[in-house]
Amino acid sequence: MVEAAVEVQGVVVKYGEVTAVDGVSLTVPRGSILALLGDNGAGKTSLLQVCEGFRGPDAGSVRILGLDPVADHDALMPRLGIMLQSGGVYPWATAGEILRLFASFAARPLDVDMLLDRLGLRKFAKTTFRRLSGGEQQRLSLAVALVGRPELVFLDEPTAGMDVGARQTTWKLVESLRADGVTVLLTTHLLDEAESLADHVVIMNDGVVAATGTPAELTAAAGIDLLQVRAEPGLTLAATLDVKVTEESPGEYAIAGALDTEAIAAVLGWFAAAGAQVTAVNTRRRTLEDVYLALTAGATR
Ligand SMILES: Nc1ncnc2c1ncn2[C@@H]1O[C@H](COP(=O)(O)OP(=O)(O)OP(=O)(O)O)[C@@H](O)[C@H]1O
Repeated sequence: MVEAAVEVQGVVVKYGEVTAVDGVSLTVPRGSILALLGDNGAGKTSLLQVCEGFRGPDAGSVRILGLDPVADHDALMPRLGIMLQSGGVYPWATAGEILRLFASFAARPLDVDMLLDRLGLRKFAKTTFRRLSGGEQQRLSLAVALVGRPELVFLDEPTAGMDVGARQTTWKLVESLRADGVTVLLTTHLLDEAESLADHVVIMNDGVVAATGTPAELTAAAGIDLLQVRAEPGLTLAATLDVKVTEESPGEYAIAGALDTEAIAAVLGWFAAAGAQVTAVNTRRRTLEDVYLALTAGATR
C-alpha cells in the first residue's frame, strides 16, 4: 500500500497550561486535498506547525512523506511547500525578488514569470512586499510555497483576505496541484472552500477532531435534510418524530431530522393541528456549514 503523505497519530500540542491539540489523528492520502476546519483557537495552526516540523508534538507521532518532520527536517523541507498565515517573507524585497530567491533554493523550480502570471502578480513584480495589499501578499505567499515544485503543500488559510476573483484563481491552482499528484493540507474558515476543494474534511473543535469525512459524507449522513416552515410565531408543536424543531426567528421554524415525504407530511400536520396558517415551506439539503455549526456550537470560547 502506498504510504499516506501525512500520518498524524494521537498528537498533543501544549503551550504551558493550554492544550491546543488534544490527541488528534488524521491521514492525508497522497495526491488528495484535506481541509482542516475549526473555530479560532481550535488548534489548526498548531497541528500544522507540528506537521511542518517547526515544533515536535508533546505526545503522539507524525510522519510526513514517510519521514519524521523534526528529525528529518533538512531532508523534508525541499519537498514541502509552506504558506504561512502571516506571509513570512521580507517586507523590503519586491515580489519578483522574493519569488526568485525562493526559486533559487529549489532543485527544479517552477518558472517564476509563469507563476506570477498564474496568480495575477506579474504587474506587481517590482512592488515591495510591504506595499502589496493583503490579498496580493497572500497570493505571493502562495507562490513562494509552490515555486519549489513541492510534493506536499501546507496552506494556512490560503484565501484569507483575497477578493472573489483571486480566491477562484487560487482554488483553480490548488485543484491543478492535485491533478499533478501534489498533496495539499489546508486550513480554512470558508466552508464553501472546503466543500468545493477538499477530498476530505476534518472539523476540529477545542483541540480534538469533532468530525471527519468527505464533504458528501458529512452532509449526507442520515437525517440531514432541513425543512423550513413559515407560520405565526410562538407555536407549540406536538412533535412526535425524532426531529429537532427550532424557531430560528419569530415565525420561521427549522425542522431538522430524517425527513422523508411522510415525515414532511407529518410535520405539516403538526402545524395544522396547532391551527396555524403556513405561509411558506422550503426544503433543503444540509450544507457543510450546517454540519459545522451543529458540531462547533457550544464550544467554550
Ligand atoms: N505560542 C503560543 N503560546 C501560547 N498559546 C498559544 C500559542 N499559539 C497558540 N496558542 C493557543 O493555542 C490554541 C490553539 O491555537 P491555534 O493557533 O492552533 O488555533 P487555530 O485553530 O489555528 O486558530 P485560528 O483559526 O484563529 O488561526 C489557542 O487557544 C491559542 O491561544
